[in-house]
Amino acid sequence: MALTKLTAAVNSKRKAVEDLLTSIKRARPSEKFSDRSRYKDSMQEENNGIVLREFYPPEMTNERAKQYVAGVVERPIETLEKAILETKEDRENVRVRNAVVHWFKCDLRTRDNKGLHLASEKAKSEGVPLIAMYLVSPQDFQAHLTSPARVDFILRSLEVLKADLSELDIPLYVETVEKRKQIPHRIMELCEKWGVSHIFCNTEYEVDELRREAALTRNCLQKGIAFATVPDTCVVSPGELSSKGTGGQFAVYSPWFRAWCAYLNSHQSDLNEYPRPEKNPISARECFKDLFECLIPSAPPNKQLSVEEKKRFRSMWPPGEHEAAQRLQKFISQRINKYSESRNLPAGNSTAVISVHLASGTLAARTCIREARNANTSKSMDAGNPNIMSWISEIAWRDFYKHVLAHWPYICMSKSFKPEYTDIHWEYNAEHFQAWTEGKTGYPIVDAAMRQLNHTGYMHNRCRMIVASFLSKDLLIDWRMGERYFMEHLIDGDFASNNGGWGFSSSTGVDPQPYFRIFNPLLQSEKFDLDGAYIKKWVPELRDLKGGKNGPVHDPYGRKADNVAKKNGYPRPVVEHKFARDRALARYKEGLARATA
Ligand SMILES: Cc1cc2nc3c(=O)[nH]c(=O)nc-3n(C[C@H](O)[C@H](O)[C@H](O)COP(=O)(O)OP(=O)(O)OC[C@H]3O[C@@H](n4cnc5c(N)ncnc54)[C@H](O)[C@@H]3O)c2cc1C
Repeated sequence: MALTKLTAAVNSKRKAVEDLLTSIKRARPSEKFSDRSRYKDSMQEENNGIVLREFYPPEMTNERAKQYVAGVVERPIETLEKAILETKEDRENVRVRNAVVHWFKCDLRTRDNKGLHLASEKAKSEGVPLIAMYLVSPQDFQAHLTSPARVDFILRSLEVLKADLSELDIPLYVETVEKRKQIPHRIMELCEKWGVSHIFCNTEYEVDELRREAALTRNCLQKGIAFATVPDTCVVSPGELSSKGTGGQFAVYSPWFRAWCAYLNSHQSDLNEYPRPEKNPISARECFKDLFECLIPSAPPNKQLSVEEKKRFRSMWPPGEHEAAQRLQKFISQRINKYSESRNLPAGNSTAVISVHLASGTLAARTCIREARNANTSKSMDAGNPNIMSWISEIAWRDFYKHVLAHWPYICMSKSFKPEYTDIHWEYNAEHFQAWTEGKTGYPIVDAAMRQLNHTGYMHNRCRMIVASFLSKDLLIDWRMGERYFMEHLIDGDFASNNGGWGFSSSTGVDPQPYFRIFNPLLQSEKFDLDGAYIKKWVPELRDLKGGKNGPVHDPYGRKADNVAKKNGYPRPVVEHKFARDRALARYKEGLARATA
């Protein structure tokens, strides 16, 4: 990439960061809450854009978080389970009327989609048509910090979905609902208008979504509509596995993964593919003519890409389930056998790069595991080809983090999984944060990774860990600012995995690396990008420097390449690692002592 192009891209990113910082400053100040004892003083968090007060209450106290753990406060997943159980009989007695709806959310595919399959079966059993629906919610995009690249990917995937459904004579109705709170009301209104008696959807595990679906389950019934939300996004759904020792929920990955493998080894049929929906009766085209004519809207004003960005993201990330299936097949047939040895090398094309499809649901995690199992020499999840086992265990991390989200819901409310790490005194250094976002920290591996994110909407997993550790420990900046920046820029942004990854790297999350384990960016760089190919690709200022052990590309100012770095405008390190390491150790220790005093 030419230096000028990169400078232009960086300038445009700088503007985006400036806008972000301005919007953060404009965030509403603390409001009075009726029960203030539930909330801690979170002015610092609010001023730094961590607690989004436009949508959510202030950060809760540690005591309140512990009440969730102790089961004193009902978890949203329990609220939903109760609603499902208590309405089961009445919902089963609802008679089918004119049509059945499948409500698409993060499951934009026709293949191997449980909710869609059940909706199709219901429609077929009564000889009525199936209607597919997707509601665009600009406020949800805002509250969930969905990146413009991801919104664009979703809208493009909807075009593919619409074409696929149309071949089955199924209309895809898409509508923009401006206020997120209006969604349930609008769903019921549409169902009444279309004479729909049954709605199906797949469950999402974020707090607002679980509460909304619990309310929909009950409220739809009042209107004579049976609302069914079913587990589909995970291979093994949250709640299926509980710790044999305590009967409680797993808070550590390894024993959870053993239970996950054992469960799937003995429930192989859970990996069976759900068939695509049946064709609608041809009369559906006449009855629901308007719905077939419905267009996919363009991105809402708060999530627009520039013309150049649109072109770039479109060429890098083709949308839809067919592309996802091809990517998966190619990875399994050509690259999975080298996964263990090469998965940590960011310069190589060694991982599947399917997270964008899993996040938008153009691919099911179940499909990935089934195809990997079929390519393995053993049908067990924890036996056979070590490369395939290793890849399966990565998909399991995705499940694990959704399990954590469902059972420790306060992580969705800006609270760290380990509340005892809430009282660390962070540096809210705006200059350092900006340098990190722009890839100008003076640490080449960190800068390469951040520029990859800014340019492509994606970052290699090893680099996500390096930059997250660098922000939270070397810069000692509140990890939640990095979590937010990631969500706002990743094309594969997924709350549970992103929060889990940030919690791991900042040592505040579930099963994290201990706080005293601090990545040395230089050693990471030499270990995982030895010849500097990744750095040279994304930091062209350093492309003429030598890689290898002790090579200046990893540390130009520390390894006598000042002249080249300076001439090309590459910055000096914003902090010294040794100083930063000692500072982080002291601050984490003090914070922990404060919280546990
Ligand atoms: C700080 C941080 C933030 C992250 N944010 C996200 C995010 O917003 N969305 C997201 O999908 N992943 C996130 N991850 C996990 C991981 O980096 C990506 O899933 C992975 O890089 C995607 O590339 P891939 O599809 O080639 O993965 P592969 O290595 O081919 O793995 C296959 C799939 O397994 C899952 N997976 C792999 N590693 C992890 C992991 N560590 N945690 C959870 N799932 C995993 C993903 O769904 C991935 O697509 C984050 C990790 C960190 C450390």
